[in-house]
Amino acid sequence: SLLATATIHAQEFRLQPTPQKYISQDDSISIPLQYQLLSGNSLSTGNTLPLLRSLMPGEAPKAGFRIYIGTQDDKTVKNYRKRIPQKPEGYFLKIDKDRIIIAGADERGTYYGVQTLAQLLTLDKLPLIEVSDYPDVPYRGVVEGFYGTPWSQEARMRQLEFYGRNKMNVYLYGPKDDPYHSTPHWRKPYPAQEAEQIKQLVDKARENNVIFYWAIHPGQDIRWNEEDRSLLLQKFESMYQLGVRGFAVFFDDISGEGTQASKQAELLNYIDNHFVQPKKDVAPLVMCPTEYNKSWSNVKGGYLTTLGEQLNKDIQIMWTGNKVIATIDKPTLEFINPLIKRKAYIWWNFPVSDYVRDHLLLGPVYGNGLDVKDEMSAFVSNPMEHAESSKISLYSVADYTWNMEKFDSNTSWKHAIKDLMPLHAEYLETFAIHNSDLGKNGHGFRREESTNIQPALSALLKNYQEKGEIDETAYRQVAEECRKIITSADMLLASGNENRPLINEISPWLSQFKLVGEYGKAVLDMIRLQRQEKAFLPSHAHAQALQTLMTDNDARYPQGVKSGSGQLMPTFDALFEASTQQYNRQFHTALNARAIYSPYTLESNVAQLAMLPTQQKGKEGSVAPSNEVINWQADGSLTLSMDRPRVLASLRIDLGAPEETYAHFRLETSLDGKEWQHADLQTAWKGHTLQKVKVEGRKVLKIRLTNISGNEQKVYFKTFKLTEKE
Ligand SMILES: CCCCCN1[C@H](CC(=O)NC)[C@H](O)[C@H](O)[C@H]1CO
Repeated sequence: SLLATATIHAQEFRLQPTPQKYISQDDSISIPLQYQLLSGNSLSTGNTLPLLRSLMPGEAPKAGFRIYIGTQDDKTVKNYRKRIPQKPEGYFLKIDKDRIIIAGADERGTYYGVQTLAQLLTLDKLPLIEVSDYPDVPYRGVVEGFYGTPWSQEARMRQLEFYGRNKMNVYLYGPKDDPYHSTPHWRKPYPAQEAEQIKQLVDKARENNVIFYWAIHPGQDIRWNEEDRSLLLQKFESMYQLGVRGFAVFFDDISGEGTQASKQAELLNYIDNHFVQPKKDVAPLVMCPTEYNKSWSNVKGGYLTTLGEQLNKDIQIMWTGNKVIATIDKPTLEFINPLIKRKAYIWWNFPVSDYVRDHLLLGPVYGNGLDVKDEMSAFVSNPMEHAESSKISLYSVADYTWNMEKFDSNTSWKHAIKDLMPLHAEYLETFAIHNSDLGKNGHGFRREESTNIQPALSALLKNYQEKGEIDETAYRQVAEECRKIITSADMLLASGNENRPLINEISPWLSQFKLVGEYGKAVLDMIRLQRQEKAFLPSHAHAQALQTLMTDNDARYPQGVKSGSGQLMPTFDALFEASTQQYNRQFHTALNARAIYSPYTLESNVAQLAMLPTQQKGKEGSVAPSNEVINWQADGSLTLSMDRPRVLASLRIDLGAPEETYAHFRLETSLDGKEWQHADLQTAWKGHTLQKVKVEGRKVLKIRLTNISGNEQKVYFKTFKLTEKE
């Protein structure tokens, strides 16, 4: 299918990532079936020659065609030495009538030259070109650092091959929910089976010229003493024995003793001086600070400046940007680099979706500055728990970090999709363009969605809502898009083995996506038939049936499965409501005119709470948890309102804080929004922070939580969940 790829897309062929410079003559040669290999000694170990031989098996000592390969110290390429870009991982590749030259600034550069040749070999003929290439950002890749189900062994093996092909050179292993990475077992060596798997990954990484970093996350319960320090070093030593040659220490998302900058710096310098430096073959140490984004940093408190001053200069410091989830621009780096006295090692929290697990994030990578290549030491992406689906973004991260100024997010996005499913690219593109926004979330981070059809959606809705008229052009475009949606879902579900791992990941969303398409068609029928008393009814009934099917979530995903939630669903719901209301007025009926609704709405003057979505599951109503520390200003309040008075069975509130914090808050309920009754926020269990509030049997319309302490309170917002009486 590689050749098929080339044939189908030969006219759109592009090298990935875009090389810094290449010149092609209007000529090409057929792929040499035999060649004489002249390779430098520096390549006798490593995986560059094995890769070349796997791509071009016709090595023969007497052949006329020659391949010269080596790094700049090798005499096999001495005549081309001055053509090699003098940059780490740079390479010069030349394809001539009777020879190919691959000359690297270093071993990895030579390897990347072969990876570029690999892409050219997918064409029918080899173009005569010269490529001079090198990466803009020194370290480029992925940090598996998300909450949720860690990637499987198979998924990681596929990832490492993907990184080799796309010239990404780091993978940091740090899945938050791996108990041997974090509390409680970070002090213990891996059991035999897991150890063997790590060893396999390390070998696979080396094969693909990726530095495998193993990260430890000790901060939640580390004690600043000799014993824990030596246990940590022993753990690192056990990982070194498995072949690991890159190490990281993450201090993110912790509280308590472990957050002290000077202690963190002392430990990291000790590791650097007594482990990393003496080993000589270990990559520079990487650390993730506790204050890892600007919105959480307290510059006056000195945490970041302490790290900047005290940490050995070669230790890399990670940074997610101005917020936990943020795009990276020049001001972002101009803020952090001076504080930490080095170039930030960017941890980009995208396409991670562990805070919006009902969504897939398959849209273009956009919003990062194109003028920041010299301000960062690394750019690694924290992806979704869906490994294959994350490759749409990762492909573009590879593109962006290798050649930043030439990066074009939309072109890169289209090629990422072709790379994942060349034979079903148009269907995957339809799916991806409508599954890219996150929906309302605690970080307030959003993405564009359905950009191709968005103008038609808003024209159709505007004309219908304001004038009760149908914009025929928009109607036709939306109808056509619904047809494409339905077809794409079926084509992808039936796509067989082209990319089975991807389809396995996205199938719940594909089923939902098809329902969205069907719902769109039913709603289009409704506005077409709105004036026909009889004909309207079956379409209204069908639309309601589809709404029900869309809320019956896939059992595998208790948190729900959302598709087209950014533009398609809000438009279709609004058209459903408007046409049904219009019909009810005209025919004096009382058909249900509410689309999928949550009986609960949230109002708050606390900025970080105001954007949280509400959820309803059966008798349970909740405000979605936030992933951030909430700065709850004095007298700030949150009010949860119902669509009608409901009798409560219980209310649970968890601010992730010690008991005394709850004394700073007042809880009230009301039946009419005017009279308010107090409710005690007493602690249900001793020492347990979860609050079970005694509101048994109380009939309420609104529930309000107010900070009455007179000062700002910093709390987590972990649980705000009510259950109604049956
Ligand atoms: C309570 C605060 C939640 C922060 C969420 N971050 C985490 C830590 C982080 O970003 N470290 C740099 C995980 O990595 C996660 O994947 C990511 C986004 O949800």
